[in-house]
Amino acid sequence: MSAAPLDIEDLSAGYGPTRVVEGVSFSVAAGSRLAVLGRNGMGKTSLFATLAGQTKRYGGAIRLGGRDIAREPSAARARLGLGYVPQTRDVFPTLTVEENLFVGLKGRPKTDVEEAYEMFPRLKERRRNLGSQLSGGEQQMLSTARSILGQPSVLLLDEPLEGLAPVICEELMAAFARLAQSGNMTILLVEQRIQSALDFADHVIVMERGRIAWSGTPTALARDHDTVDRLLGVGGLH
Ligand SMILES: Nc1ncnc2c1ncn2[C@@H]1O[C@H](COP(=O)(O)OP(=O)(O)OP(=O)(O)O)[C@@H](O)[C@H]1O
Repeated sequence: MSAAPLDIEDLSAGYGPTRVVEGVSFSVAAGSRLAVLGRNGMGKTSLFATLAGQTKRYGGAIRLGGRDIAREPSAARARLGLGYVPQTRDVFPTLTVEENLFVGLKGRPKTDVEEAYEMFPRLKERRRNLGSQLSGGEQQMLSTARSILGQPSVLLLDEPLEGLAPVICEELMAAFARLAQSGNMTILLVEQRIQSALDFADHVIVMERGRIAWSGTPTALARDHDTVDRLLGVGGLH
């Protein structure tokens, strides 16, 4: 599949009666890279879960390649090209690494798991280990690799660097950048490692209490010390 644009319009959602995503609108061009930033509890994960169809949507459109998928169930959204790697790392604990990867192939030949091993050689070393026997970082790699094997046109990555050693973070971000540059994937990234996110993205939105409080380029955000302090609270950026 090749990269698709994603257009979100006036999206509101939550859990039961509690709204945690409020009137969110943004567009991501095909093949580009959006970072979604914000302090803890501001709705970043809920936004991605809403895009993937895992919260209660109150209103708004989610257009994937021009088609509104907002009423489609999660599985249909995945079939239509929306890949989602949740923060919770949805590894199957009783399957081996390789069996977990086979699930991601969605009918492609089994030999294509080699693509995942090229991206994460560590997974090849561990291919006969059970999902439950992996470290947190290895589970993160497996969850990410499984989603990429499905060749989504839009990929949502919720804190993919959590628990990974710095050198692996760099490799992973470089791999994501290559995926986006290949024209095969549009990538949306939630990340607490602000600098990594700014290095990766071509556009940034910052969320505050379920709404978009700031939107612009990584360069503009890095220069906007007031916004960084107020919305991100990370003195380390400047
Ligand atoms: N399953 C749920 N049921 C009810 N409320 C929830 C649920 N998940 C999250 N929330 C609430 O929704 C709000 C947004 O949470 P969310 O996890 O989306 O924020 P976040 O910006 O991703 O935070 P973090 O950076 O800590 O992961 C919070 O107030 C949170 O308590």
